[in-house]
Amino acid sequence: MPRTVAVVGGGISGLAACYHLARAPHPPKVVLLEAGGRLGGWLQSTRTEDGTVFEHGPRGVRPGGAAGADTLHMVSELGLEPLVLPVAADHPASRHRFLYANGALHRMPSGLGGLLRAVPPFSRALIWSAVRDLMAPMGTEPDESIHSFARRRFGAEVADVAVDSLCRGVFAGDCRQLSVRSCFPALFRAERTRRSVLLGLAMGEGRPRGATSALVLRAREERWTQWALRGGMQTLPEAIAAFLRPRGAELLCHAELQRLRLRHDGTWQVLTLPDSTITADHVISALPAAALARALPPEAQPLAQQLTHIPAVTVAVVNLQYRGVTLPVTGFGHLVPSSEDEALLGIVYDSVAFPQHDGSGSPSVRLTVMLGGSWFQRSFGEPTAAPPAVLLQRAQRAVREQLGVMGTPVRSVVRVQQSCIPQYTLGHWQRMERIGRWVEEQRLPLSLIGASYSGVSVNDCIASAKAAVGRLLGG
Ligand SMILES: Cc1cc2nc3c(=O)[nH]c(=O)nc-3n(C[C@H](O)[C@H](O)[C@H](O)COP(=O)(O)OP(=O)(O)OC[C@H]3O[C@@H](n4cnc5c(N)ncnc54)[C@H](O)[C@@H]3O)c2cc1C
Ligand SMILES: C=Cc1c2[nH]c(c1C)Cc1[nH]c(c(CCC(=O)O)c1C)Cc1[nH]c(c(C)c1CCC(=O)O)Cc1[nH]c(c(C)c1C=C)C2
Repeated sequence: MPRTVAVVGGGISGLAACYHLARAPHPPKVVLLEAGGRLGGWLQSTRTEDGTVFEHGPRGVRPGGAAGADTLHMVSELGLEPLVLPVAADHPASRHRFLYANGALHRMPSGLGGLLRAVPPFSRALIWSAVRDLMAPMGTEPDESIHSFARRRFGAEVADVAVDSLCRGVFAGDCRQLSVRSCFPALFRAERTRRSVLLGLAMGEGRPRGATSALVLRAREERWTQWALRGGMQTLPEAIAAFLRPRGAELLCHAELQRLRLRHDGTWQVLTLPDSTITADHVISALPAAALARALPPEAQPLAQQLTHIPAVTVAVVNLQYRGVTLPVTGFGHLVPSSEDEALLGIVYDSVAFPQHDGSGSPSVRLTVMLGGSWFQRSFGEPTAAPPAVLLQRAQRAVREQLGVMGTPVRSVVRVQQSCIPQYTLGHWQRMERIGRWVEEQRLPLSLIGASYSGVSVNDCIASAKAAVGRLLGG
């Protein structure tokens, strides 16, 4: 049992690790080191004086699956239940998602009717893609790009338009480079176990359902598809920090990990900027893979080498608030396939899912335009030098052209979120295996958690933290 655990990285993964360490029957001393001046990582919300909330990172969390249930359980243990803003399955934000293709908005087909008819932008009824999936032979490669997998199972149009857009709306990434095995493991397993993706998904995997608490049961009964928190997603890291401080955890901001040194007695010397050293029996890294690679000692170069092969893309997040306008459609938002416009990933209609965050005063519409991702550099140049005014104009133009919203926003915020979404490219599973094997063989007192490894969603990050603490403390 380690006496001192240093957790590096104060995003949701690092905070969740501290939370689970602090709740152990015999908790170790916990020191969290965060480079920036605030905790929460990509969970960033701007709150204005009139109650408007703008999200610059995640805006909704899924309640489903074991990880979704565990997150909700933590939310209720933190006393946040009164602040939860649920979105039920029959809400327009759950039922309607759109694609902007061939210069027009199209509702993504849903239900049997949507499958049987040819619905633009698709030239054929999607039922033919489903039939193809039932007939197509099983893949044999250990990994495949998401595009190649989707093309093989569902046909070129589904791959080029629907799946291309989906990958932009989750990973801000290019489905021709991303790995199906690592990005959508359930789809990969469904094909391998049932020979058909749709059949495999329909039959389910009989996986564990996670924690049960009143909030989890409520989410199931009320059929939530996502939830957020009053005051924005940043409320979650703030609540975890408030839980940790009275329990003696040291939460240090402006403490950037510079170098890890393994001492002869098997403990770590953790060197931070500006100029401080702590000793820890175990380090939990909740850093982006590249940041950890830079801090590892020379003898851990084989590990650093693997970590540098996990890239991340930059997304410009442009929040806009308009007054006196109406949207032409109601739903979660729309995605734009790369063939239509590489630079413009999609637009979230924030006011539809969470009108509670529109603020007081005359009715307003909040939108978030997401730009760049895998195509950032090609479209806008170096992320550090991309002028906010150019990004704002590009976002406003998209709102005018794609939604017909003509006015000038009353508020706007532009954030260039550098290297914010890790990309699990082809062969990611092998890199993960090599990393795991090396850490085990060397008996390094090091755990790797966070979005760089096995899932980018908030739920995945929290689940990776819980699992690592369980392994460390023998839970
Ligand atoms: C625009 C956007 C939209 C998203 N939308 C959703 C969504 O709708 N739903 C969803 O579930 N997920 C969403 N996500 C994904 C999810 O928010 C992230 O994957 C998750 O927050 C990552 O958390 P993390 O703690 O692993 O990493 P991070 O948030 O990156 O935290 C890492 C922390 O480490 C710190 N750090 C870096 N280097 C050092 C160092 N050397 N020393 C000390 N500290 C260091 C950083 O400052 C940061 O605070 C979205 C992400 C983005 C960017
Ligand atoms: C337009 C770009 C983006 C939008 N959201 C994100 C980007 C890059 C980031 C993002 N969105 C989701 C996740 C978490 C993944 C998860 O497993 O939960 C991340 C990192 C959720 C999500 N968003 C969309 C889908 C299909 C999902 C997966 C979960 C779910 O089905 O709810 C689609 C989508 N994202 C955006 C829009 C406008 C959109 C659809 C209209 C914005």
